[in-house]
Amino acid sequence: MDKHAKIYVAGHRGLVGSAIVRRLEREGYTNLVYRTSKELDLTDKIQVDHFFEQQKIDYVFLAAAKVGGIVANNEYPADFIRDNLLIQTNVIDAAYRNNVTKLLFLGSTCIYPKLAPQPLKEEYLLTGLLEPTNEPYAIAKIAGIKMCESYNRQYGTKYISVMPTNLYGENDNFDLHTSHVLPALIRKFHEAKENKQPFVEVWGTGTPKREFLYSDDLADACVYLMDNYEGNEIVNIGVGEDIEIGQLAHLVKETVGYNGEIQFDTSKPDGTPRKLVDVTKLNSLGWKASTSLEEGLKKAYQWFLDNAVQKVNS
Ligand SMILES: NC(=O)C1=CN([C@@H]2O[C@H](COP(=O)(O)OP(=O)(O)OC[C@H]3O[C@@H](n4cnc5c(N)ncnc54)[C@H](OP(=O)(O)O)[C@@H]3O)[C@@H](O)[C@H]2O)C=CC1
Ligand SMILES: C[C@H]1O[C@H](OP(=O)(O)OP(=O)(O)OC[C@H]2O[C@@H](n3cnc4c(=O)[nH]c(N)nc43)[C@H](O)[C@@H]2O)[C@@H](O)[C@@H](O)C1=O
Repeated sequence: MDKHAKIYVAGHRGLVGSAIVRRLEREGYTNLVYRTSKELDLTDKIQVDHFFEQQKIDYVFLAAAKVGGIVANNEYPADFIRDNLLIQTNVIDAAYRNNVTKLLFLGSTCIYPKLAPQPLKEEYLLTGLLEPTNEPYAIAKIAGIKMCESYNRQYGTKYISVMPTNLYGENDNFDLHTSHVLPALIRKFHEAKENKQPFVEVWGTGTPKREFLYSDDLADACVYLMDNYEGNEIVNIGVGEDIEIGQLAHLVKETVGYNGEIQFDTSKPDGTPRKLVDVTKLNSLGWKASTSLEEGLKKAYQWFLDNAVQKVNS
């Protein structure tokens, strides 16, 4: 991308979008444009078309979405499928109608079948039933993948779709009901330590396995792929190793310095047993993750202490 190209980061305040903005600014891209959801509701086609007509955008990082953990997905299926279909459909179509040079769509590893062989290869998409707890969201993401591919085939656009594994880092969501596991455990262990609680409750059995990629690494991969990848095939983005939720809980416990017990609430869903991504294609394109879980966890906890503690307590 030319350093003066106009780059729109949709979802710039989120975990992923804010990391992409930091990465682009660090690399000297000066012509960034972004809007909050209050300024520009991407579920509203009229607002989106007007924005794209006005702005003459060259590149789009589509990191705006309705996002949440396993319980949020399970409780608000209509919100997850509707908002994500609307956001991605409006942005991808407006990008085409306004001659955007290239667009990167963020999918998720939840698009793969619940019981697909591990590690997950890109070709496993649509080869089996999805995990029920997040099927509506996954269907929306699969529709986004197919929309990018279809516009490329029919209109000759250059829209790429990337499938990140579970992410964490700065500007994460620490709400205990709607967040993902890693930020939730950071907050739970921190508050248990501060309030001298005897135990911390971890959802599910603790036996599922998850892979965790630090958000700054993901942002680096997205900028790298925007410059170095074209094609209709999806690209997994991950670290290539995973951890049991129970072990993750012990790692967060140590990082936070909490000395109480861990209890498992098996009334909460486990979700898919494992979703480790195969990163062969990503590595062959020339990119590898660099932040270890231990290192990333320390950074995420420090960010939480410096930025999120007062907010979540208010
Ligand atoms: N977090 C994770 O573990 C993973 C995330 N992903 C994908 O990465 C992308 C970003 O996720 P993440 O950064 O975690 O999500 P966040 O919830 O942190 O950020 C989502 C962003 O989307 C914006 N947004 C939501 N609804 C609208 C709307 N109607 N109009 C305009 N903007 C809207 C929000 O803007 P505002 O703040 O202004 O309201 C927010 O900044 C998503 O596509 C997600 O599916 C993929 C794999 C894992
Ligand atoms: C990124 C990915 O994220 C989601 O899928 P998920 O990975 O299953 O989501 P999760 O991070 O919420 O849970 C992972 C595991 O962790 C366990 N768990 C323990 N204790 C807590 C806890 O306190 N909170 C949460 N949220 N989970 C907990 C939880 O029971 C589960 O076994 C979907 O959005 C999906 O669509 C998607 O794309």
